Order: sequence, then structure tokens, then C-alpha cells
Amino acid sequence: MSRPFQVDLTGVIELLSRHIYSSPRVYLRELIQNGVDAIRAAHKAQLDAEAGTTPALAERLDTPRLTVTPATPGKPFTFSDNGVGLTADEAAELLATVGRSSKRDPELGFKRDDYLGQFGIGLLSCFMVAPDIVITSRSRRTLEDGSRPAAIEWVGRIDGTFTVTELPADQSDALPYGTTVRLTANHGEDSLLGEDIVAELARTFAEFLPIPLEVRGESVVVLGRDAPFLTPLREDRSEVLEYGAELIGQEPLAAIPLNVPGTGTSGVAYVLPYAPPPGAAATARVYLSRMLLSEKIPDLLPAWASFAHAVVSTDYLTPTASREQLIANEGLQDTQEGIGRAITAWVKDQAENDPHAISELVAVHHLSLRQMASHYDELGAVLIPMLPVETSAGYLSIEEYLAITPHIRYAQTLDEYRQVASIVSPDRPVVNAGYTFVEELLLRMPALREGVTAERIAINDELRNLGPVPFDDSQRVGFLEKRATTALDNKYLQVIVRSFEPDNLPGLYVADPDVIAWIERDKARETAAGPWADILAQTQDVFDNLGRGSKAQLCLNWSNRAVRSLAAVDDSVVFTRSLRLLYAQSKLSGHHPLTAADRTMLTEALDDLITLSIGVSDFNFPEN
Ligand SMILES: Nc1ncnc2c1ncn2[C@@H]1O[C@H](COP(=O)(O)OP(=O)(O)OP(=O)(O)O)[C@@H](O)[C@H]1O
Repeated sequence: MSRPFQVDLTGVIELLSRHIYSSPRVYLRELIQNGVDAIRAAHKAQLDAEAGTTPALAERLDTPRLTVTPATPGKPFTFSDNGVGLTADEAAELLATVGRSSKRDPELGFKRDDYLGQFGIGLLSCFMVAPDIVITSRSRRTLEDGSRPAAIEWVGRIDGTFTVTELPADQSDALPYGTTVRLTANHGEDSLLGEDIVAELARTFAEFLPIPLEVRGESVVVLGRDAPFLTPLREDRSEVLEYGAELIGQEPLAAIPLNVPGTGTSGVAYVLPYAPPPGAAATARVYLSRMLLSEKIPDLLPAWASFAHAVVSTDYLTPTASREQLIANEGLQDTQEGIGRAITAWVKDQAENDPHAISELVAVHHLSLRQMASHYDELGAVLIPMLPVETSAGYLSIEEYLAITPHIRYAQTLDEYRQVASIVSPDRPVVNAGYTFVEELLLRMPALREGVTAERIAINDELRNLGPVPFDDSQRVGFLEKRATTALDNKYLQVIVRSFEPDNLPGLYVADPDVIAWIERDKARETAAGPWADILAQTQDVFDNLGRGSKAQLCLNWSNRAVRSLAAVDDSVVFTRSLRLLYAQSKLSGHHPLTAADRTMLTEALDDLITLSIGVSDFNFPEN
């Protein structure tokens, strides 16, 4: 014999409060939502009755209304709607069956679009704030035999029991149509039902509800105003911008209208007046049929749109059971794409028609715009040239760079850029493409502009392009190169001498990434033992062709006074110590980290030179 599942209500409440809902505060949202649905059900019942498919209603609903009265000492919290109401049978079946909802299509089991609820668990959230739920209800329906159902009282208790009572005719007739929920908190736990919190929660959830919600505290406040973010196309946009300022704390740069009819989603994307912190997610405040779902939904805006904060109301996107997130389905993806297109079209329009607005946008949000431009081909031609990049000639827009030369040269990593930025000639500046999306955007330029080329520089080529030393000095320079290479005694390093600007830069330490990688691998191979050495030897074979045997270069600047003086030094101790200082300085100015050996060498060299310069003569320096 098959038997029904038993439900342990306390366990279910525990599950709801700890794992589904983020806070017990959601109880009011669930009550508001049930009230709105009950009013929608009354309208639907009216239409059915008018169409003759059901008996006429006992009373039609003309002025929908929701009312909440916060708890006061000795008086319970109450929430009322003047919606469809419940009969005794409906109350017994719907209110006390976990997972039973009248808002799903009975045949297909899908949520029906005209209702907010669907899961049949929302009412249970009231047990997070009160041990009993008392509901009185009077149904607007007329029964098949033409009689009017009696009003009922339903009491549900946290121990998992409930009672339904039909009220006597005189009490029944005295009740208004619709439903009232009464909650009394346990002693000392009533703050969630009191005026302060109830008023705040009601405003949060129901500020823009299409049905007025009356909050009857010490004074009476009626919520349910027009949502400014749903009327952004009006001529006077001050209200839209004012609402944006309220939301983000400062006047937004702009308000972009959003409309994705397929999922009944519309609203506004506010452009932030400040750059978002790096890595910040693009979030949206989302209303479901104008009732707040969440202040921070992460997946509605495309990832590149972190420069905007959207506020939308949606009719057809599906919330999760907690009603605090959206389900990641096709509808959400379509909406995200639709929003992406709306923002892109707006940016393109600004770029083409409003130079002042676009330059303000680029100044604040160029990092996000880079990512955006890399996503949308149609933005490339207008937006990419406006974006600023770091170059060896300072920060320039790509357009400004192209005014210097149509041949874009870029360093692929920050490391490479730092090594060469100080020595490239100003009429052939190098762009730092070490930041995300920069290389991608630069490489798109040749297709967008005739005559433009883009190439990655190689550090060694840049060195080769440095000026040779004057012919007359070539002998002295050749000697200096050999003597300095020997004095530094480092098998991974070769000293060369060139003449370059600026002349106050004594030297450059230069190493291609491949060379650095080779040096690191070779050092590891030498010091490794056992099986690790074998593994390294094998990887060495794999990488054999990458930088093998190449050396880093210390390129001394013949135009620099200290370097020329060095060439004239006879004393080998002074020569070696001074050279080591130049080596360390060159490494530091190229932003290379000093190794432990470099640091020891630097300290010793400084020490010795200071000792020498203050004239300690009876000290024997080691000859190296
Ligand atoms: N104020 C009300 N008026 C009329 N019927 C109601 C009211 N509140 C609840 N009900 C009935 O009780 C059922 C269960 O309500 P409950 O809030 O638990 O779930 P739901 O609203 O259907 O779905 P969800 O869990 O998504 O909120 C509803 O489907 C509805 O039929």
C-alpha cells in the first residue's frame, strides 16, 4: 500500500530560514506578494464570471487595496488584502500543503505569468517571525449551487498542526471580502513586526507596487508611486536622474533607457559618475512586476558593464525559490544580450553625436569601455580611437598616437614596456599593451583605418636600433665591453655599449621574456637534484629553442658621463665596484627585481666605495 510522505514542519522552517531565505525579513515580502496575487486572482475571477465560465462573484473588486498594521503592545501585526479570499476547502488544501500553489498551471505545472508566487512555500516564512499564523478570509466567489461560502478562520502552528473553522453567518457577513493574516511574535522577539521595521520593509519592497499599500502606523502612509525608471523616455528626465542620484549617492553621468520586450523587462542603466573598483561586478536592482526582488542581481548586465548600475522591472524572468536571485535560463541570457545592445547603441550614439558627453565617459570609464569595445565590432571604428593608452610619449588616445605615426608599436607585457619605454625615440613611441584588452584593440586598428599597421616590438631589436658609438671611440668602447663583462663575472650577462638618449641614464638591463625564462630554467637545472633534475632536463629539451644560451644584456650608455669616466678608471677595485653599482641601478630603473646575490653585491659595492671615498687607505680590498 503506498503511503503519503510526512512533512516535519519545524525541519522545513529551519531549511527555509537557514538555507533559502537570506533573512526573516522576507516574511513581509511574501505577504505582500500573496496579497497582490489574491487581487490579481479576483480580477481574473471577475473576467471568468463575465465570460460566463464561472458563477457571478459575490462582489466585484473595484478598488484594490493592501493594508499593513504593525504590531503594538497587546495588538498583533496584521496584513490584509481585498482580493479573491479563500473558502474553507481552499484554505485547508492550499494554506497547509507545503509545495501546493494555486498559481501554477494545473496541467503543465508551470508558473502562470500573471502571478508572482509559484512554489507554495511563501506563507511558511511567517513562521520565522511568529509561532502561529492566524488567517481570516471571506471569499468573493459564489459556489456552483449559487450559495455564498462562509468566511473562515485558519490557524497554522509551528508544531505542524492547523485548524479551519467556518465562521457563523453574522460574523461572516461582517467581514470584508479578502484575507487578513495576523501574527503575534514570541515575547521579546517582536521587533520585526513593529512599526520601524515594517515601515522600512514595506517601502523597500512595495515603493513602486501598482497596487497601493497602506501602512497604518502612528501615521498612515500610502506606498505605490510611479516608478521613475519605467518612464525614462519622458521629455523631462529630471525625475529619472534624481532617482538615480538617490540610488547611487551621486548624480549619475547619464541614464540609458533599457527595454527588452521579449521578457517584459524595462528600466534604466545609470552610468556611474566614478570609475568602479577594478574587478567590480556589474549589478542591477531588479523588480518583479514592480515588487523588489533584489538590490544586487549579478547576471542581468553583461560583465563589461560595471560602469553602470541598472534598475529594471521584469514580468517574465523567473526568480529562484528564495525570490532573491534570477534563474540562469535562456530568458535571462536574452535579456542580458538585449541590455548589452541597448548600452552599446547608446555609447555609439554618444560617440557619433555628443563629443562632450563621450569624452567625459571615456575619461571616467575607459577601462570598462576597452572591454566593451573588444566585445562589439560595431563599436570599434568610433570608440577604439578615443580610448587612452599608456605610451612612451605619455598617455595618449589612440587617435593622438596615430597623429604621431600610423605604425603602432606595442610592448606585449608591462615588463617589456618598462625596459624600453625610456629609450625609444619620441617619433616612434611604444604603447604599453600589458593591460587587458589593449593588444586586442590595437590589432584591430589596421582593419579599421587604411595605412595603419600594428606590430609587437622585440626588446633586442630596440637595442640594435640604439645609436652606435662614434668611430673614434670604438676601440675604447670595445675594451670597456670586454673588461666589464669579465668584471661582472656572470655567465648569463653580457655588457654592450651604445649611445642613446637620455644621457642621464647610465645603462639598461635588458632581457626578453624568453631569455629570462631560459636563465631561470638553467639555474634551476643546476641546483636541482634527484628526480626533479630529470624532469627539468626533459623540459629543458622541450624549451630548447626558446632563448637557449642567450644572455641578458647590460647596455651601458656612452653618452653618459659616469660611463665614460668608468672607461678611464685604471684601478680595478674602483672599476668593479662602480660597474656593479651601474648594473644594480640599471636593473632597478628597468623595474627588474634584484636577486639576493644582486643585493649582496650592491651592498658590498656601496660599502667599498664609501670606504674608498672617505680615504681609508690601510684596508685590503679583495681583488675581484
Ligand atoms: N492572501 C491570500 N489570498 C488568497 N489565497 C492565498 C493568500 N495567501 C496564500 N494563498 C493561497 O495559498 C497558496 C500557498 O501560498 P504560499 O505563499 O505558501 O505560496 P505561493 O504564493 O503559491 O508560492 P510562493 O512559495 O512562490 O510564494 C497560494 O498559492 C494561494 O492559493
